[in-house]
Amino acid sequence: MTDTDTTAVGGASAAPPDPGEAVICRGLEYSFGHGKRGSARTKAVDGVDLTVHTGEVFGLLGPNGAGKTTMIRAITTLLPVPAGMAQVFGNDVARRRMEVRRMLGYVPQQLSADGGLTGRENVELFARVFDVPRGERGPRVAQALAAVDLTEAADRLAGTYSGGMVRRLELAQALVSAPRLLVLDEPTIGLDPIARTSVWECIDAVRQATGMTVLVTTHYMDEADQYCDRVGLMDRGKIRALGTAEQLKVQVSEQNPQLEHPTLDDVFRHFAGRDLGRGQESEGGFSDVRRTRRTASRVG
Ligand SMILES: Nc1ncnc2c1ncn2[C@@H]1O[C@H](COP(=O)(O)OP(=O)(O)OP(=O)(O)O)[C@@H](O)[C@H]1O
Repeated sequence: MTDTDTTAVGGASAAPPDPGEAVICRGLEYSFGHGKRGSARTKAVDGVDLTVHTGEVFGLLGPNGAGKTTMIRAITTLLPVPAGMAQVFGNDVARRRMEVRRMLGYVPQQLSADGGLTGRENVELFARVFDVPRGERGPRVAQALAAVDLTEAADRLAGTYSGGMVRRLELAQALVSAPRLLVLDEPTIGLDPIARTSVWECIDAVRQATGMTVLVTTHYMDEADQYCDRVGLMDRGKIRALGTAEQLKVQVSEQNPQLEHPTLDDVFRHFAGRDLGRGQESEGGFSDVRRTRRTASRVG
């Protein structure tokens, strides 16, 4: 079985790496805790095979604690890869960390904007950190802010932004280095439906304008259904199902004739054998984003 099948479970594949793919993981594992002297050992990622095609929006879905963030952190070189392998555009994440980092834009679950700086200053900071050439910084910062519809608010302190604006600012921060792969960890957690839509519309517009690949984690099935080209349903460290939302729904309805029009929630229940937890929804502001993100990263 390869991960291009509509369903897949963990286990290293013999398929050779393909530099034309955006992300390839084979038998990827990561455990927390050393397991010595009876201390707890958590296998957060348990032998995952995954391919993200160049130019697609791929959604990694699953409840709190499924292993999504750990996967993302391994792919973005923020965690070592003790077993298996991961590549970004043909570059092994363990051996070519700097090359991989240069291709990435990453919006972590934790707040990455500084409320004491203006929106523009925040994006400028990222442009400097990611080595955007000095002469290009001004236009690139302006372009990134425009892409997320923050031009008018650019010179206000980020601490005065609404929750949705903060997420869009963080998107601009990740976009300013013109990454080939944009990685977003729960970009819409804690937002109301209108703010969630505006974040997705920005992601969609940028993807269409640049052709960049997007890897996003979420536990909002409706968003994944609407905006992701393909999804991987993750639970307890493994990918339980993989394919387009439509393929997975058809598969579930064929196996459960009583479910005429299954949703992605039904798909998750079918493959994971349990329900998916729900997130909080409130538009909030800068401090709410900070609190929600902290809570989100603590739960699990
Ligand atoms: N720093 C850590 N130390 C120990 N265990 C951890 C650590 N980070 C995550 N874990 C555990 O690893 C497993 C996977 O966590 P992970 O954060 O990757 O899941 P997730 O799907 O991203 O969930 P969430 O959406 O809540 O972040 C969970 O059981 C979690 O408790």
